[in-house]
Formats: sequence, structure tokens, C-alpha cells
Amino acid sequence: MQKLNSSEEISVLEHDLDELKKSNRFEDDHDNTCTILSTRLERLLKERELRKSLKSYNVDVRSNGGMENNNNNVVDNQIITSTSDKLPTEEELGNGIRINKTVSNEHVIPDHRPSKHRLLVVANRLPVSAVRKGDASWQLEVSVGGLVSALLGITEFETRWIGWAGVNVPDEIGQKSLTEALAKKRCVPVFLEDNIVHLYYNGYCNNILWPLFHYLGIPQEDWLATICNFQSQFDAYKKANQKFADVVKENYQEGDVVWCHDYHLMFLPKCLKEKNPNMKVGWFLHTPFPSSEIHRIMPSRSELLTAVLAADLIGFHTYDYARHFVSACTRILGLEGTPVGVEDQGRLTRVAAFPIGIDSDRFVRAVQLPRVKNHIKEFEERFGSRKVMLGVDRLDMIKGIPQKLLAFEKFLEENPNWRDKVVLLQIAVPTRTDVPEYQKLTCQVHEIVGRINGRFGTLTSVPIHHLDRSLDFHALCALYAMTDVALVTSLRDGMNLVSYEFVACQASKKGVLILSEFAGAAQSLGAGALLVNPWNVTEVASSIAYALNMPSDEREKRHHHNYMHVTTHTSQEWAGTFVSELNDTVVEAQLRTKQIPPQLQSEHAVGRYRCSNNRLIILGFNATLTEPVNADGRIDQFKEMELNLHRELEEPLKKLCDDPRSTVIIVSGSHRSVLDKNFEDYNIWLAAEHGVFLRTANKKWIQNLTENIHIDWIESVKHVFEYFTERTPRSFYELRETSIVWNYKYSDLEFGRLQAKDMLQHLCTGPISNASVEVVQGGRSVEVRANGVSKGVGISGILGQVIHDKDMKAPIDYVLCVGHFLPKDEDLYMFFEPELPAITVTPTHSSLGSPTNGFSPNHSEERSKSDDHSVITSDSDNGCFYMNGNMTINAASNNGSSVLDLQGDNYFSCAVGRKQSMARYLLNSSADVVALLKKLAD
Ligand SMILES: O=P(O)(O)OC[C@H]1O[C@H](O[C@H]2O[C@H](CO)[C@@H](O)[C@H](O)[C@H]2O)[C@H](O)[C@@H](O)[C@@H]1O
Ligand SMILES: O=c1ccn([C@@H]2O[C@H](COP(=O)(O)OP(=O)(O)O)[C@@H](O)[C@H]2O)c(=O)[nH]1
Repeated sequence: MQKLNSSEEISVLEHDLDELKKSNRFEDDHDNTCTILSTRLERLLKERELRKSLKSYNVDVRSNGGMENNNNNVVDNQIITSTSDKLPTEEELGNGIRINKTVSNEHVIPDHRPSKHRLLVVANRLPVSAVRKGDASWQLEVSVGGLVSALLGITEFETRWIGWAGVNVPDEIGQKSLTEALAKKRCVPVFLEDNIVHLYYNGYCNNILWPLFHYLGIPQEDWLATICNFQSQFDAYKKANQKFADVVKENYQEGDVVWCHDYHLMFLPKCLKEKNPNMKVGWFLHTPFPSSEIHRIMPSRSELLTAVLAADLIGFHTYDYARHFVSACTRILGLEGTPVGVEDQGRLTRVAAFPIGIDSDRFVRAVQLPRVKNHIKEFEERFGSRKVMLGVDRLDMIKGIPQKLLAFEKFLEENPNWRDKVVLLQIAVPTRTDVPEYQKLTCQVHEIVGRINGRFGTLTSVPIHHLDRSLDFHALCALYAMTDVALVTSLRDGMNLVSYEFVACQASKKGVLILSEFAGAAQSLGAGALLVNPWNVTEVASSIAYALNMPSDEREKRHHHNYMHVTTHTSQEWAGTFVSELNDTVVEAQLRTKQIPPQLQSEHAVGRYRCSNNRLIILGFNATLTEPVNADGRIDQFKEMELNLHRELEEPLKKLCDDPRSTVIIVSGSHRSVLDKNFEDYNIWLAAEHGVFLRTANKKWIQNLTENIHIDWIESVKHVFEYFTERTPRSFYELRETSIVWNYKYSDLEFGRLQAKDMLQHLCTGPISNASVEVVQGGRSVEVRANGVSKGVGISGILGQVIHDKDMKAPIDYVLCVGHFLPKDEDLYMFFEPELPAITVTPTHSSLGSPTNGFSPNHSEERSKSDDHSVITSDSDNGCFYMNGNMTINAASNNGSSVLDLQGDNYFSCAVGRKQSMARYLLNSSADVVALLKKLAD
């Protein structure tokens, strides 16, 4: 075998990885969830393996001093230096040029292999914040915060950052010069005016979303503050998101992956997809997502969820947050939660957990730097033999700094022997200083620190060193490295990277991590850390005592556990996995979309209608022609249950019914009385109970499906339905003549489903075990109906009656069939479908005989494939009609006259509010039906 040199070997591994990423294993046109899932898993496993080989290869090369050079540490120094207190270099911000870390100190050779994928990272904050030094002169400083730290670790992609530079730049010169300065760092600024920043960032983001997502509630709305009320802040939020979207659009190239970050940009996925539905859009939340009960508090709860659901993939740090999100979507939006995400009418948004990590190598190596070692020495001299405890937090209410201080106070109180032997260093980085809550917190913390130092301090030392400022990277690493006990007491924290960074820097000291159970990190570092409830001051105080007295072998074991996690679950892995899953998700969605019928183009349907002379319009009723009363997002069960014809339809429907060239038939599951009430004055045909009953043109009801409809089971089923209705809040049942429906669409969905399962079990073993019935399960309903009844079965008799009564001589040359039907009743769409291999409307149960007035159903015989017209032949003497089956394939094949001739294209079957359907087309809602019928009537 030919021996490769080191960079060739890396190339091969990276090439394999890229190829694997690009490979499309989903060539099969037929969507099959199992295939997709196993393929995705296979691919991710393979990718993980390759990444591991690549990583261990890099480590080997590094530890061997590299093949080309053995002085690589110094090169690493340079890289570390530039990502920390200096600005990140172009390379570090991911410009597609890889730094070959194994080459000589003086010659950092860029590696121009062009295999990186373009990634647009969109976050409120850019990795650098700008400070203006003159009209066209700018100083760029690295921004502080976990999001920036983590994203700086991404090196696998050709990354561009889009975000706010943290400064108001109203003038053109300033904007131009800052744009140029940032371009060198592969950053693109979004310019936000001061008032927008105030309402969007300080207001909606940090005064409403931030506390709410961290379970701190939301401030009471100040009605007098006309500018700062919720609505104006929300408007500014949407406006700001739109600005981000505009900048993304300007920088987007086809094929780019767009990765939106955090609670600041929940509207961005919607804005982006509206502009370009094909854009690959991911969204990741860095904070917790709270229980749906908390999210419900938000005045704009539904809009936010809907907007973010436009993304293809949504990521959270932990499974808990993902679970809460899905639950909010099901409970608040009434959508379908599945094991892989949230489904809205067939469109799936994938939701999953992607725990973030840090660039651990950067910290591990930093501790070896002379500069950091000097800092460590300096600190050790300063604190002497005292044990050092460390807190590093932004000065934020979620970090639990007052609780931490109180616990430390309690510890000192209970352990007098430790008072002069321990010191707590608290680095509290000022943050969001324009928000009043943060200002209050600063005062509160200062007050507590002063009190404790006054109480336990001496003339020469104090127990707490509190700093209201940030540290540079080297000082921070030195502090992490020389600390004995790190204290993280967040009340809630998305992840908390400080805990990871501490562990990465502790290779030699192996100190103890006390970690809040409410930080995301507790799920990953829980094994090695001492987990505490920060609200329980007594527990935290005793954990401090335990940590300070912990024997070294226990410390080592705990540290090892966490160190392994931190060094394997890196920010590179995190980003790689997210982007890879996003790509997969998009491929899967494309496959799914292929199976979704297209939207009905109303112009086309109307154009064909105009050119036709004998049209048939078949319409469902419930959720097709009824008025939605939840236009504001709120469901009004009381009004909705009344089932009223949409008011805007009254006039156009009348017009259509009165047109001599059109026949309008309503085919509904409802009781005849409901249809009578709504269509009293219309010149219309009504089919109630899925076609069992028919009201003819002279307004008389006849029984369309007559034979052997037994209903002796109804009473006992009603009894069961009553029982479950009593026990399932907001559920109800509807009793008809030949069926009964239990509906739980307004109930708690999960509870409703459990109840439905229970009900089915009970029904099948009891009341209907021997009855000639069918149980039809809807998304949120259970219906028991007489065997063999469906809209598709009923239609042939109805059609027969219509043709007979109207004495129709010319063939029907146009059919529009629109409804929000259960899958069972979609056989109605298929009835008119010319390209079917066989018509399967045959009642399968002998209990139901032939319809009196209609055609004797054929028995699924193969029909001629060459026939592309729907043709029903009539024998008008006996009123029988035969469709499609090889009994009578077309007018020419027997002597009957043709009554249906749709020329293939003049058939518009259309499912309302569904994505999976046998219909040819889709309409989104009854509002679309209104618009369509209005156009037809005009
Ligand atoms: O940009 P700022 O308003 O100054 O705030 C700084 C960042 O704070 C939050 O960080 C979160 O992200 C970390 C990384 O995922 C995570 O470990 C931590 O638990 C979170 O609090 C915020 O989410 C970021 O957007 C801010 O940039
Ligand atoms: O003086 C400081 C203090 C903190 N940090 C960084 O700020 C981030 C804090 O992230 P974390 O996830 O713990 O919390 P967040 O502030 O994002 O809520 C970490 O990467 C720290 O290294 C920093 O750069 N300088």
C-alpha cells in the first residue's frame, strides 16, 4: 500500500467525510420513514467514525510533534492568542482557509483545500463588538458570552456571521467603514437604530423572553408606558428580525446552510422561508425552553411558535427543552407532536437535542502557555495556602449569584475553622446594563458581598473577592486552572459553558465542580460534579464543605469522568452534527413533499369551469364550508360546535346553485337536520350521514343507501360515549341516525388519545363485538358507523338520482370535489379518478346490499389502462349507472350513453386543510374554499 504523508492522510479522511455528507442515500422515490431513519442513523454513525479517525489522527500528529515540524506548540500559541484577547483572525472565524497546525512557528501555512460548505451563522451578537474611534475608524473587541465562545470553535465550515455589532451607527460613513472592518473578520453587520434596540433587545428579548424562558415570569405590563408596552416591543422584535432576514438575503448563495441562533431571532425562520422556501434553515436555542405552562403566559405565544416552526430543524441543548417545545406546539397550537418533531398538515419540523460543547483543545493547550503559567504563579502567591473557590458568571439574575453568596455565608457561619482558609473569587461580567432588572441585581449583589466581607473579613483579608468586569482569556484560564472548587449555581441556564471550561483547565489540579441541577450542563457533567439545588442554601453550603474536604482519589475520579465528556463533546462536534442533521432533514422533507398534492391553482379550475356546460360541484360541509371562529388563534368551542355556513358563502353558493349548467351537492357526515338548517333556501342537493340520506331537488329526503343498515348497536355505543364524555373535559359526542361520533379536539390531546384508546378497547370487547359496524378513527375523534357506509359508496346512488331527476342528456364534463374528509371517505375523490387501476368503492360487508338507486358496485376488476376519461354509462330506464369497471368501460364498449366525460383534466378533487390525501390538489382552509367558490360564481 502506498504510504501517504500526514496532510495527504488528513485529506483522504476529510474527503471521505465530505463525500459522505454529500451522498444522497435517499434515491428511492417512495417515502418510507423507516428507511429514512435507518439511513440517517447509519450515515451519522459512519460520519462520527470518520470524524473520530480524523480527530485522533490530528492528535497523533500533534503529539508526535508533527511530521513536518516539531515545534507546533508555539503555533498553537499564536492561534490561541488571536482567538482570545486579540481579535479572532479571519481563519478562526472560518473563512474556508484551514490553518495547518503542524507547521512551523513562523510560517502558518493556509491550506486551500476547497471542500468546505458555506454556513451563514445568524445571531443577535457578532463574535466581535465594535467601538467607534473616529468617523471611519473602529476598534473590534471579542464579545463575551457562551454563544460566542461556542461558535468561535466551529472550524469545519466556510462560515460567515451575520449579526448586530452592538453599536448604533446612524451615518453612512460609519456604516460603510464598519462593514469593511467587519468583512475582514467574515462578519456582516445588521444595523439597528437605537429605539429598535431598546424595544427589541432590552425590551422584548431581555425583559420578556429571557426571564420567561428561565422561569422568572414576565414583568407586569406598564399601561402608561405607551412606547414600552408589550405590543410595541413585539412589533420592534418582528421588525428587527425582518432586518436580519434582509441581510441574510443579501448574502445568501444557493445551497448555503442558514443557522439562526437564539431567542432573539424566533421570527427569522419565518421571514427567511417566506422569501425562499428552499433555503435550508436551522434554529438553535441557547437558553432553556420552559414547560408549556410557562410559555402559555406569553401574550404572543402562538405567533412565536408558528414563526420558529418554519425552520427545517430546531435544536435545543437538552431533551427536556425539546420535549417542552413539542408539548407547547401540541398544547398551544394544537399541532401533532411526533417522536421526531412537530407536524403541521404533513409538513414536519424536526426537533432534537444537540448539547453544545467547547473548543476544549484551546483550553487544554492554553494552560501550558508561559503567559498563563505566569498568571497562575501570580495568583498562587496572592492567595497563599488558602483554598480558592471560583464563580464566573455574567451578572444576570439567572446565574443565582445572590444565592451563591448566601450559601457561602452560611458555610462560613457553620465552619469557623475554614474562615481564614478559603476565598471565593466571583467574576461578575456586567451585561445588559440598560435593563432595569440587571441594574437592581448589581446593587443587590454589592450589598450582600459588602455585608459578608464586613462580617467575616479581617484587617488583612476578605472572604469574597468580587469583580464587576470581564477577564482576558489567559487570566481566565489561569483562574480556572488554579481553582480548588468551582461554584455554578444558576437558577436556570441553557447549558453553562463556564463549567466545561473549568473542567478542561483542571487536568493537573483535578478540582471539584459544584453544579446547579438547573443548568443544562448538569445532564452531561452530572456524573462527576456535585449537583445542587441553588435555592436550597443549606444544601449548597454543605456541598461546599464536602467539596473542600473531598479526598484526592474521589476528586480525580470525578474529574476524569467530566474531562472525558468535555474533550469529546466539543463545539466542533456540536456544529458538525447540527448542520449534518439539517442537511438530512431537508432531503427527507423533499421526499415527503413529493407525495404531497400541489395547491389548487384556482385560475385553472375556474378557467375549465367556464368552458364546461354540465358541471358537478361536490362539497363537504364541516371545515370545508363552515366559518372558522378561531381567526385570532383562540378556539371558541361553543361557537365552533354550532356548524354554521360561512357567511361569505351565502351569496356565491346561491348563484352557483341557481346556474342551470351546474349541479351542487353537499356530501356531509352530519345529521340531516344540520344540513336542513344551513341550506334551507338553496337549490342544492344534500347528502347527509356520508350519503345514507339524500335530499333531492324538490327538498324531499330519501334514503340513498337502504339495505341492511342495522342500527341496533347505537344505544349501547352511546352509553359508552356518554361515559367517556363525562370523564374527558371538553369532549362531546354527536348522535346521528346511522352513526355516532365522539370528538376530543378541544380536550387535552394526550389525555384524549389515552381515553380514545381505552374507549376502543372497551367497544371492541363489548357493545360492537358482534355488530355490523365500522370504527373510523380520526385525528381527534372516534366514529362508529354502519358497515360499508362511506362517501365514495354513497356517491354512485346520488349521481344516479341527480341524472335521473334532472333528466340529464349531455355528459357531465366538469367535476369539482372539495372537502375536509377522513381518509375513509376519500374514496369519494377516487370515484371520479380515471387513472385508477380499479375502483374500490365496493362495500366489503354483505350486510349492506346494493344501493337502490345507484350502480351495483363493480368488484375491483382491472380496467383498461389506455382509457383516460372517466366515463359512466347510464341505462336511464332502470336508473342504473356503471362506472369505470370493466362492466362498462366507456360509451363505445356497450350501448349505454356516456354521462361523465371529464377529458382527464376537468376533474378537480381537492382536500381542505390536509397534506396527506388521495385528492389531486390541496386547499389550506375554508377561507380558500370561499375564495374559490366566489371566483366560480363570478
Ligand atoms: O449577548 P448578551 O445579551 O450579552 O448575552 C450573552 C449570551 O447569553 C446567553 O448565553 C447562552 O448560551 C450559552 C451557549 O449556548 C449557554 O451555555 C448559556 O447557558 C446561555 O445562557 C444567550 O443565550 C446568548 O444569546 C447571549 O449572547
Ligand atoms: O471574564 C469573562 C467571563 C466569561 N467569559 C466567557 O463567557 C462565557 C459564558 O458562557 P456561559 O455559557 O457560561 O453563560 P452565558 O454567559 O452565555 O449565559 C464563557 O465562554 C466564558 O469563557 C469571558 O470570556 N470572560
